[in-house]
Amino acid sequence: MPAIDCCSQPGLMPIESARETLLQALKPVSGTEVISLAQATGRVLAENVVSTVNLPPCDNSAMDGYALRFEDLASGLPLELIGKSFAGAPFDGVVNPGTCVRIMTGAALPAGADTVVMQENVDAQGESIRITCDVRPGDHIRRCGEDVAEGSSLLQAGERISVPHIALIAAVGVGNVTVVRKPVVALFSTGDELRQPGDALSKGDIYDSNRIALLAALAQMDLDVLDLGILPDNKQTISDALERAAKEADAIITSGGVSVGEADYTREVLEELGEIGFWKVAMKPGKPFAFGFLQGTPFFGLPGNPVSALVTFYQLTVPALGVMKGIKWSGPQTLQAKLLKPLKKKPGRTDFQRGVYRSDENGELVVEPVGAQGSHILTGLAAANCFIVLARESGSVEAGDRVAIEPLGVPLG
Ligand SMILES: Nc1nc2c(c(=O)[nH]1)N[C@H]1C(S)=C(S)[C@@H](COP(=O)(O)OP(=O)(O)OC[C@H]3O[C@@H](n4cnc5c(N)ncnc54)[C@H](O)[C@@H]3O)O[C@H]1N2
Ligand code: MOO
Repeated sequence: MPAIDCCSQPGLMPIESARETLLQALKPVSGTEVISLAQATGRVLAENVVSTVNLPPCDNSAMDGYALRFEDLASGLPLELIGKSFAGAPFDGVVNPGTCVRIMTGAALPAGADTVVMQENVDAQGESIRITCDVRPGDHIRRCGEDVAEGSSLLQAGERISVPHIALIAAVGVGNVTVVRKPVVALFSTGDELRQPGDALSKGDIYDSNRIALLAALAQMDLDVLDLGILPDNKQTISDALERAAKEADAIITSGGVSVGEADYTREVLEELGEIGFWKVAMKPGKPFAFGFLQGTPFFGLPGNPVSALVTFYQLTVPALGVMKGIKWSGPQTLQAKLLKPLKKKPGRTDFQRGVYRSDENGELVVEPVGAQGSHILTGLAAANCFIVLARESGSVEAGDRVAIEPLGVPLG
């Protein structure tokens, strides 16, 4: 029987409910824009893409060789070469009985021909050819519309555009796409102790790593950012910044000031100016995460501890921002792995411990926790390639136990 966590607080919201609340409360931003296809990776389609052409646009050759009539091969007689068909320069005539046309990969199949023979299987002598192997009717022909039929719907509104999607859309001749507008995210850090990396530190100061990491993550998510910088622990300053953020941005992310210390103002100000959706989640790290709305603008209050800030960003904020971008969240991407070292845990909060997973010599997925797991230990997070997710009511786990892992470094929502 696992020990009860005497220090856990009642009333923490399970992470599943927290996520559900966020996903229910948010909707895609309104507004669309037309952008060029090459700029569209990761963007969300606002309209279906329908093809107005066939792909391939006509029957064409899959090989460099000779286009001929299959029925001519029965006689075994040589075929007369009457022309050439290149991709971009088709043969205009007709392949009549007893004739053939030299054809290149991608070139239109000439009228009359129904089969292509690879040049490696042909004995060409001047202006006539003989076939040196078995041939089946219709060999090496790529049929008109076999990839995409004219009028068919290729992609639906709401789909996130990938590079292969772009290849497909370009192949049917569409150069621009209509996508959901990028949400603008306002971001600031709070803390009198925080300094910009590169600046000098006085006693008690630390560098603001959270905002820099979040700027990077938001850029990776292809979101526009209103960077409001580092704010001191001052209620009025925080209040002014939140008011501006609510007016100018679609979402607000802050780091720090959501716990119960005497200088923790962020959540307090949110409570005064807006409404708190929930505060405190049964997760470790990241317990003091706060979510709410400020004049209709969603607010994500990340805890200041650096690992807590990123864990709550990945676990709660990314799915929420995904919804705002127009993407349906498909649930956590988990794998099962064999734990190589024991991990201590008390029931009460879902744990996101940091680990390194790999395949062992037998091809089995194994995971080793990184050393220290404190919510201020950034080296562990930087060394990790996954979260080891231990369920809320689970106690400690032993080496050899199978655990859920969530790989890090997968594309963000
Ligand atoms: N009595 C209690 N104290 C604390 C509790 C609690 O439940 N009762 N919760 C702890 C937990 S869990 C966390 S997480 C932190 C969160 O606190 P805040 O969100 O209010 O954050 P701060 O107090 O501002 O900072 C905490 C910690 O993180 C450092 N920090 C802050 N911002 C940054 C930044 N941008 N870059 C790097 N490091 C940052 C800050 O210097 C502090 O060391 O509260 C616990 N306390
Ligand atoms: O929940 Mo806190 O985020 O452990 O440090």
